[in-house]
Amino acid sequence: MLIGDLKEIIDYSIESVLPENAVKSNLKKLNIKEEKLFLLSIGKAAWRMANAAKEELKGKIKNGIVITKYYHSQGNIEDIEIYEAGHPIPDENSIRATEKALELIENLNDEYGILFLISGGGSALFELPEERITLEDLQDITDQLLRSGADITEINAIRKRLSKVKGGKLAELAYPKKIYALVLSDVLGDRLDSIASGPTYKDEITTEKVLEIMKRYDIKMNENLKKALEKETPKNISNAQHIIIGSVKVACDSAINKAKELGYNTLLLTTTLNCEAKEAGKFFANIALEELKSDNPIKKPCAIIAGGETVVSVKGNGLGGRNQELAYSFALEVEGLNNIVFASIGTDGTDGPTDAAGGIVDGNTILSLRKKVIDPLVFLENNDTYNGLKEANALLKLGPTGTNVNDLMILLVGEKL
Ligand SMILES: Nc1ncnc2c1ncn2[C@@H]1O[C@H](COP(=O)(O)OP(=O)(O)O)[C@@H](O)[C@H]1O
Ligand SMILES: O=C(O)[C@@H](CO)OP(=O)(O)O
Ligand SMILES: [Mg+2]
Repeated sequence: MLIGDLKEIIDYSIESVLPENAVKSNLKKLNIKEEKLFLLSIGKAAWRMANAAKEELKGKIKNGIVITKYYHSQGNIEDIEIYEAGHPIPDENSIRATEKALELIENLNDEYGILFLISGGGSALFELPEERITLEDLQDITDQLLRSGADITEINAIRKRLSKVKGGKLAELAYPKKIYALVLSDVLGDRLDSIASGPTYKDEITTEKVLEIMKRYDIKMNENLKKALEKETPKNISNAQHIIIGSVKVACDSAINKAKELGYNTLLLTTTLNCEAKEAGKFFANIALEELKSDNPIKKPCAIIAGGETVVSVKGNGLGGRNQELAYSFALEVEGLNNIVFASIGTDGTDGPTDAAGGIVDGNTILSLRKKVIDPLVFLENNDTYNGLKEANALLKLGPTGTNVNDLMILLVGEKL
């Protein structure tokens, strides 16, 4: 069954990007000089990454902090304080946890180095606003940016300037203590300055570019915000080293391997898909139709896979996420057809402000909505694809996975022989 195979590929791929092994093997590559370590772990994968580091380094990590998203902690870790906070928009707990981390870092003596575990989500979770900027200012700007269709590099270019800890400023605050960073990437091209807004990495985006982004996406701001945006970020950071320990490429490769094992011909389209979600859905549907008709671009049965992070210009007031919107838009194009299944999945397990990881759809998805006399287009137009997919029983729910390497799209076409 295509659908059973699809679910198996998804599970296998996510399993392959759980961070434990990657943290443990890469810890050995860090050239840690200090006898004692303070652990700071931020992002949606923070708990699992911290737990793995603690297991591996045992007593060397004396104390530390995990800052992760609500419902993403998996329990106590010895010697470590665990905080949960707001994501994708920061809240009071983001600030409280960050202040606590800075206070602990400030009190470390010279024997200590800092082990910094970074994963996506860190921008919202690890946050302290620049002078004269309020949490409300930050929440408002973040909300505008997230709905604007700007990509994460553009969004984080703004966040870096408005924060006291992003864009290399944490490294500056901790100087001369050494920072050893392991980074799980959820940014296309693995840009260290963008992942969690690069707290220990230099920011090369110019003031001119920052102001241009605000203008292009028509983001409203007050005078204090404008002043902060004009202030340069640190350009010389000499106390931090970084290793990327995983990315969506690993998830894609694993999906390809599993699909091969299940008997599919495979094609990896790209690991950097970044257009509007609904356009990507249409594009995948075009490929599916071509497959049915002509066995192109690869002979059936086939698995066509992509990774990336699409964007959504949210205009409606419904509920959804980019993966749900992508899958829904695919479903609209393949209504009534057999031998096609498709899924778009956030590897973190939560797509947009919902409890679904994405959508898993086929030719029946939209048909089943029509049977309920619902106009299927309305869900897409109102950015309400969570409810559309829910009605069609096509939501994919995984719960928080404890990892975060962006999104995965998998198309299966054709009966297996
Ligand atoms: N109703 C909606 N429909 C589609 N996408 C939405 C909706 N509401 C928010 N989004 C998108 O969800 C994104 C945030 O989702 P989230 O899963 O938290 O992102 P990430 O996994 O990158 O942290 C926003 O950038 C926004 O574009
Ligand atoms: O924290 C962030 O800045 C981004 C990118 O790393 O992650 P997410 O999209 O998961 O919020
Ligand atoms: Mg993201």
